[in-house]
Amino acid sequence: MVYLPTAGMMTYFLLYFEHSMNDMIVLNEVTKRFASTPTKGSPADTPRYFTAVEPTSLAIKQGEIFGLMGYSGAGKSTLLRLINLLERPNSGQVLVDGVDLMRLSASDLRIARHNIGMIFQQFNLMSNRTVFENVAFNLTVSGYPSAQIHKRVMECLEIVDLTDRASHYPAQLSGGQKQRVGIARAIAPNPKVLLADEPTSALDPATTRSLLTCLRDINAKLGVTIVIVTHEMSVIRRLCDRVALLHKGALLEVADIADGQIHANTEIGQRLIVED
Ligand SMILES: Nc1ncnc2c1ncn2[C@@H]1O[C@H](COP(=O)(O)OP(=O)(O)OP(=O)(O)O)[C@@H](O)[C@H]1O
Repeated sequence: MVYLPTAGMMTYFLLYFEHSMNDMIVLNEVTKRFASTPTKGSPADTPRYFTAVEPTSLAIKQGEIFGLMGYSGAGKSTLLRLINLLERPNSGQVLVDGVDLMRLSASDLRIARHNIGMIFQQFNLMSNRTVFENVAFNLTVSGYPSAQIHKRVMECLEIVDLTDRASHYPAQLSGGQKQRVGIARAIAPNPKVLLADEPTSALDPATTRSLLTCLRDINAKLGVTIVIVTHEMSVIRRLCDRVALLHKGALLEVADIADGQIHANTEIGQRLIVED
């Protein structure tokens, strides 16, 4: 008897086997729509939804530093936030470290998120807590054994070179130091993935360079997979192994970076690189 796979089985193969075993993050045909608010006088047939992320598939390797790049409004931050389900996709599949996040219950998703740290453009530190307490808080909420929290906080502050600032408050720190606290807080629970949303946009060029060195060290020493959104081409060139070029919600291409040069094939991709 000749064995023929059914359409359903083919879909299964495409979803589960088109990426390799060492992929840390896999997005399969994810989409994101937002409700659009009609303005006064807009035609009755104005679409009620705005698509911020068109169907997008992407595989990011374990240990890779991967950039998301595009003009303003391209959908970079939304795509990043789909990876930890801060934005829930309208359709598609999100796998992180082999776990299908969309299938998890709310409590299991909370646990899975301990594996995905995040840093933000405006640092998002708690202003009424010290540097030590900011990092410790993330360990406490992630269920880290309380007897080991002090040691782990100091280890992480050591990694970002801030042990001498442990008892300072955020207001007493420079922008670069605040972002280092953000990094220490994010890596404290030993995540396998670090998502970075415009982490250097608020920093001057020299501070940006030292922060990129810090991120590269963390990637090399801890093997953390990093996904970074930035509009700064120099950040992509210095830091990333590959970059996804996005335009109006669509993935144009994934470009390789070799010797600090981005190799784009699409017309818009090449324009993006040149115009920066
Ligand atoms: N919560 C939301 N509700 C409605 N629209 C949204 C929401 N979040 C994002 N958008 C829209 O989705 C599109 C993509 O936004 P997103 O922030 O992902 O783009 P971006 O490429 O990161 O842009 P930028 O570089 O300006 O930050 C934009 O048009 C934005 O206005």
